[in-house]
Amino acid sequence: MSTRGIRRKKSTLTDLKIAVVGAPGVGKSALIVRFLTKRYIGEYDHQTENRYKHEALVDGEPILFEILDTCPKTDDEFPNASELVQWADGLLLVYSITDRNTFNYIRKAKCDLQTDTPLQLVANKVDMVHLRQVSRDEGEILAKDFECKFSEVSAADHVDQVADVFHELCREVLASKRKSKQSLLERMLGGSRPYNRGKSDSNLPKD
Ligand SMILES: Nc1nc2c(ncn2[C@@H]2O[C@H](COP(=O)(O)OP(=O)(O)OP(=O)(O)O)[C@@H](O)[C@H]2O)c(=O)[nH]1
Repeated sequence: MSTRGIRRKKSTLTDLKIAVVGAPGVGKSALIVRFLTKRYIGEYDHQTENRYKHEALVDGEPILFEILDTCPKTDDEFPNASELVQWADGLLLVYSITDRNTFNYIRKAKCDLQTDTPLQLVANKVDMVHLRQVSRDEGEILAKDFECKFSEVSAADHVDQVADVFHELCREVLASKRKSKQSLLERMLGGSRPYNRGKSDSNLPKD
């Protein structure tokens, strides 16, 4: 029998939805395209949010990433928090080290989000260190505040580091899903008691 016709069942893929949030121009699209294609596209023109699907192995596990590239028009426009939190399994919060306003945008966005959704803080454009307005320490402190991982990257220069950001967030999401599954199981098992004939049972007609 030929194995050419055998295709991996879709159900073996783990679906993972990630929303990328950040002020205009921080490099959200550049980071996503870098992850998807390993290429850097300097000028990426789009007026609306985009969704991408991408299959990748993370620690040997096949993952189907669905990535939402949010597209705020101004520094005052924030994504719809409840829609985002409902949709996303994980959030990538991106600012640019060359623009303090974008760092403040993330603080404000996180306040609106008010969520336990796993997230990761990413400082982009680290190749432009001569234009740095936000120090690494400030990024680390904010990440501590958010209780999340932090990395400084450059969509322009880095390939592996950018992939690591998405992979790390994927690990966080999977770990959190496992944890909530486990605690649900524990609650279900903890709630089960040995069978006792209850009041309502005793009212049943006996035959
Ligand atoms: N030097 C440098 N420039 C970058 C980097 N990432 C993105 N850029 C530039 O920053 C600009 C904005 O990049 P985008 O990827 O369009 O940013 P965005 O956050 O998707 O922007 P919006 O779609 O407006 O929300 C472009 O001119 C990119 O070339 C980087 O790592 N280093």
